Amino acid sequence: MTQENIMLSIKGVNKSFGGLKALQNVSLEVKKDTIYGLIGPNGAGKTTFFNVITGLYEPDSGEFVLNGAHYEPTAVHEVAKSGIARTFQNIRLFGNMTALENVMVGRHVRTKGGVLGSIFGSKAVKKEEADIKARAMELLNYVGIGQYHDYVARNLAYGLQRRLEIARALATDPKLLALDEPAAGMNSTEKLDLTKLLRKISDDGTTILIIEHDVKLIMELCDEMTVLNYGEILVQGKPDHVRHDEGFISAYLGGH
Ligand SMILES: Nc1ncnc2c1ncn2[C@@H]1O[C@H](COP(=O)(O)OP(=O)(O)OP(=O)(O)O)[C@@H](O)[C@H]1O
Repeated sequence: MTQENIMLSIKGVNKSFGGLKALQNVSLEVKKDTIYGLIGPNGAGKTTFFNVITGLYEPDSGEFVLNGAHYEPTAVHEVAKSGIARTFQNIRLFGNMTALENVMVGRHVRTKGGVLGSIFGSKAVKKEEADIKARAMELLNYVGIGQYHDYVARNLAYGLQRRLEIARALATDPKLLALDEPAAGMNSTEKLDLTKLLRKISDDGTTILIIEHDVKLIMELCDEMTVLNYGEILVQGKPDHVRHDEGFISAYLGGH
């Protein structure tokens, strides 16, 4: 495997909260245009890992490379600029804004004029604004919720809000899309639809890293995965390898 095929390479991440070692020497490599899963029992360190790689928590140590370039996860906006977009376990939309406006805000992150420019704007900025709107509409259609573009976000059904979050993250044209429990609270039909959407996104050239509690979904969806347990890597590899790992079977599934 050459470095050109790797989208995300994380080495030796450690993170403690006081005396609690939430992450111990966690390393993983995500290949380009693949879907990579992160699972583990409650408290295993999944969210901490996501928060570290996306700049929310400062790691005690670790090396971070995205698409061949080192990045320092010192702040959320720096990480976003490097090319990682994320969604959150608890949906974080602008509830009073429409679906379209939510995606437009995501898009503003990567345009010259910015939000203020669009309010006090010149002709060029107005043109940019029209482009942003068109692209936002395209993304809503892409995730399958174009017909709800003028709905206020908080009035959308839960599964649709999750799709909207994905559209907003995609609006930054990320290299890597990091999804924190995107299937939480979904029924089996919604989960199946979500699986199809995530496959489409990775087939279209955006690499995905996903945390999920639903082991079956991860096993079916992901090309490779890491199982964390008490902040350490229990097993890593393709789902078929993980499925047959004794440590995984006893330490993870054994408790269910
Ligand atoms: N900000 C924090 N301060 C102190 N301890 C924390 C903090 N965040 C996480 N922890 C601790 O770190 C450990 C790992 O938690 P984390 O939330 O990363 O696990 P998780 O695998 O995401 O769990 P879940 O599946 O329940 O979301 C837990 O023991 C948790 O209590």
